[in-house]
Amino acid sequence: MAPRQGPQAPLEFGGPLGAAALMLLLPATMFHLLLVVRSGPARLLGPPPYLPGLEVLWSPQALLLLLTWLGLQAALYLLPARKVAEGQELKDKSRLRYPINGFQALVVTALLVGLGLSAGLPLGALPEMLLPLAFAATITTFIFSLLLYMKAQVAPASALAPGGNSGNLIYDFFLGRELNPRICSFDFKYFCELRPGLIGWVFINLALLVQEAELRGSPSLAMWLVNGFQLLYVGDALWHEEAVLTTMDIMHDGFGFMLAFGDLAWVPFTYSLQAQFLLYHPQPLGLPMAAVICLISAIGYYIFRGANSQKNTFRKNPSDPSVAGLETIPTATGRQLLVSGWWGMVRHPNYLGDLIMALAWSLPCGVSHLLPYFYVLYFTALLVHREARDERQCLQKYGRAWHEYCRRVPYRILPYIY
Ligand SMILES: NC(=O)C1=CN([C@@H]2O[C@H](COP(=O)(O)OP(=O)(O)OC[C@H]3O[C@@H](n4cnc5c(N)ncnc54)[C@H](OP(=O)(O)O)[C@@H]3O)[C@@H](O)[C@H]2O)C=CC1
Ligand SMILES: CC(C)=CCC[C@@H](C)[C@H]1CC=C2C3=C(CC[C@@]21C)[C@@]1(C)CC[C@H](O)C(C)(C)[C@@H]1CC3
Repeated sequence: MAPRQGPQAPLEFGGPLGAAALMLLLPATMFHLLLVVRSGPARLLGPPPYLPGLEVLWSPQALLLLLTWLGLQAALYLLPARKVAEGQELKDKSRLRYPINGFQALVVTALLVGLGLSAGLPLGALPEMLLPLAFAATITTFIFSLLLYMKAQVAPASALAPGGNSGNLIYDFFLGRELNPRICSFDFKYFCELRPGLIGWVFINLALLVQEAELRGSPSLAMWLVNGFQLLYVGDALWHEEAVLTTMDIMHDGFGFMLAFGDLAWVPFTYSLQAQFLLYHPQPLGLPMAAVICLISAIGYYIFRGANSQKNTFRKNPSDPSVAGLETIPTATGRQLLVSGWWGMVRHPNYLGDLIMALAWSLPCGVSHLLPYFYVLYFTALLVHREARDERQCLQKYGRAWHEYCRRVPYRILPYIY
């Protein structure tokens, strides 16, 4: 049986109680959003219009569609890749290999959906299935997380994540015990992080656009903007797929309910909230305002991409000409920390860019409702919490060098404010 982690690993997310609360709260919030977005008042903080019974939530067709989708994405993951990348060094000094073919999966899926549409595939019917699809995804992720938990029971100690092995069943089930659960070369966490949920989000958005066109003759400018911005975000993530190997999720977190539910249910069904809102609550948007929103989105993307690429290039090859001139702090681990360029502005410039983009995704929905701004509120909370987790880990890794970095770059996300 796999050993537990030592007493030195502090419990995160409020320990077992916090984990249990989140396991109830996250699915409940997702269903609340799906219900209120199609109601007349669309109030984020109001009660849902009704409490759906099992006959509304459960649909064998939805489960079949979900499993077909997962199967298709798994098959595309197994196709020959243009490149195979090596991950970060593991506890046992080995490195895992990952196929870089996520963008290819997006393009092939788009071609298949395009073919389907020309053959009469009723994509516009998908919005009506979102509730049963979300229910099927929730059940599937609970079962999947249970299987992952059981798989970790027989994993060697070196395969376990630094957190998620406290010995408390609920906490470990939520956080995830194994760092990189795999069957042969199929890596479940890497697959789920970027493929079924992110690509699913784009096609849910497209289905909402198609249904809007069917209902009102053509998609609105606001719907085009939301679809365009979010397609750019997902396309960018898949194009720079290799960069995900240096994120906290892949390097540090185990694969349990939090990430499985986050990747497969939360992302596609709540990140598409703005497009859902626009289908049920059309909003007028003039060209000048649309231009301002595009500018905000472009600024956010410029910071997000610039910061992420600068760090990834530096981590892969510090003498790359694009980063070789940047100022750095040496650390006892042999790795260096950037203190100029994007990473000299604030300690998490990539979060700042991501938050600016989040705002640009909500602005096309107008200012009459709080609901489409849910993503901005949730994402701010997520990134502030994530930033605190990352700071703890960096302090542990780099000690005095991290203190020096914090002294030289005092702001975390927003210059002169936070
Ligand atoms: N849309 C969404 O729902 C979400 C999006 N994101 C996005 O994902 C991206 C990745 O985020 P995340 O994994 O949280 O964190 P980061 O990509 O910011 O990675 C943090 C790591 O970067 C390294 N680092 C920190 N400071 C420096 C420095 N000055 N110089 C060099 N390396 C440094 C450290 O690792 P080391 O030194 O070991 O390399 C640290 O642990 C972000 O753009 C974020 O906005 C994140 C969560 C959710
Ligand atoms: C509250 C809750 C449900 C927790 C789970 C959080 C997850 C939804 C997010 C954790 C980190 C994520 C990342 C992305 C999507 C959301 C999750 C899974 C990401 C794939 C989005 C696209 C970006 O370009 C990214 C690749 C940098 C990013 C990585 C982190």
